[in-house]
Amino acid sequence: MAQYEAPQSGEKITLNNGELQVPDQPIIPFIEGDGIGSDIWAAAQRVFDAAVEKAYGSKKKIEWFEIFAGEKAHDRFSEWLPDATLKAIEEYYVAIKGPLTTPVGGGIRSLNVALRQELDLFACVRPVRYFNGVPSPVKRPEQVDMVIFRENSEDIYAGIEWEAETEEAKKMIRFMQEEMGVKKIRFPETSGIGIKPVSKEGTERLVRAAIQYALNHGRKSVTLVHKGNIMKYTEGAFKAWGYELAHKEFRDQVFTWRDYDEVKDKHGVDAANQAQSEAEAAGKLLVKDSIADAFLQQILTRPAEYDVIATLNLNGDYISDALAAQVGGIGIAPGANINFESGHAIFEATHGTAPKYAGMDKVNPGSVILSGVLMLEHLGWQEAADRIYRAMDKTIGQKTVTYDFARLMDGAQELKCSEFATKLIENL
Ligand SMILES: NC(=O)C1=CN([C@@H]2O[C@H](COP(=O)(O)OP(=O)(O)OC[C@H]3O[C@@H](n4cnc5c(N)ncnc54)[C@H](OP(=O)(O)O)[C@@H]3O)[C@@H](O)[C@H]2O)C=CC1
Ligand SMILES: O=C(O)CCC(=O)C(=O)O
Ligand SMILES: [Mg+2]
Repeated sequence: MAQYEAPQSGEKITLNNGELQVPDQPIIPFIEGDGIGSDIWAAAQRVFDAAVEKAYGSKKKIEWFEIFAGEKAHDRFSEWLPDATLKAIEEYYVAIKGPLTTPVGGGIRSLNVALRQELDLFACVRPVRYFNGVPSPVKRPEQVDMVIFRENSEDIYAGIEWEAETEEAKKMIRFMQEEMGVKKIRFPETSGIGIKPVSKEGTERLVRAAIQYALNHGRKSVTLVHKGNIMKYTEGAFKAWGYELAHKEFRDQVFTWRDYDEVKDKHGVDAANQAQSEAEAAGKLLVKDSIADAFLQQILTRPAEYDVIATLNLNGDYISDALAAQVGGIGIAPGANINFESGHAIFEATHGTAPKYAGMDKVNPGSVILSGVLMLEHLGWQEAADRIYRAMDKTIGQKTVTYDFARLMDGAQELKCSEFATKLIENL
């Protein structure tokens, strides 16, 4: 059974009245990750340490504490996700991780999803912004400045599903047909079955976090993205509960499209623009909604109209990678999994283990580095965070980049993953 030795020096982060108390030498657990995990983690850790030293001299320092999940855990302890890993994150509050492999179609369930569910890290927060000079497939990538709040604890990711032709799948199908009057399973003999739970509490805590974030950061709007026309009692309920929550808890600070519905006949097709200007005139946050398919085309054609996005788990997964592509790809897309009530958080890149590049010292460490920047901001270490942001801007501006950007940029110098980190450190 896995048991870990915490570092001898450093102190624990604690929680007091809902506020994180961060010592000058916090112990921070990290999971290196599978595939490209070891390449990007080695690069990122050097950047974090250098930025903290540059910002605070010897006054502050992170004491790193390696904990295990995925292949490294399996090799050492014959467990994919040891209890000791979950306990360490619970005890130390803030952790950072590399990507972990999930087999497709069978085998173990996602360890990434398991970490989020076990620790109830209900919001996956993924900011998407543009860095000058990054090659992008769209004309105006600088108009993309969004923060995705992806629900992280329910939806189809709950993992409630049964493989086609098993006893369990047959039993579920029989139950639905005989007791629930379901007639629309097209090929019942060979259907696999999956269940999509979406709750009022789950929706409320996610939408609350998104609205609170938007208000605290002076953002213009929160868009509830859903496919509620088709999945009425899950995605449709998400939209309805989201608006209800906005009205119930933020009445004086928001203007919603639901308010506007009442007077919409007056403005016809201009209803949405009218709502936006009314919200702006009243100095309020606009809460609106969009159906997921239309939303995916509008973020390409009219990205400036979207700001904070609150959405369910699967939509959020797709939207994260699509938006990341607009600003240069998942090589620089950061993320954080947070429980805003318990204070627990795991920071991680949006991308996966990119197995074909594992061990080649080739990929962009930008995503995990920017995830670390979110972590430094979460700790209140803004100076160190700002230094890394500025260094990222400068390094990309100098056209010294990893393969993913170099292949799309004229006149760029291609650096290895470790060399990119070294360049960032020079530019801190
Ligand atoms: N949170 C997590 O830990 C996640 C884990 N996964 C897991 O990762 C595994 C692989 O998934 P896959 O679908 O291939 O997705 P990946 O995100 O791992 O890779 C897809 C492609 O994205 C590009 N890419 C990914 N990371 C980087 C990087 N750091 N720098 C530059 N480019 C990058 C590469 O593009 P190109 O080929 O164009 O160079 C790569 O081939 C699966 O087991 C999946 O379940 C997936 C997502 C998240
Ligand atoms: O857990 C996985 O393997 C995939 C997770 C994922 O795609 C994500 O976190 O965005
Ligand atoms: Mg994903």
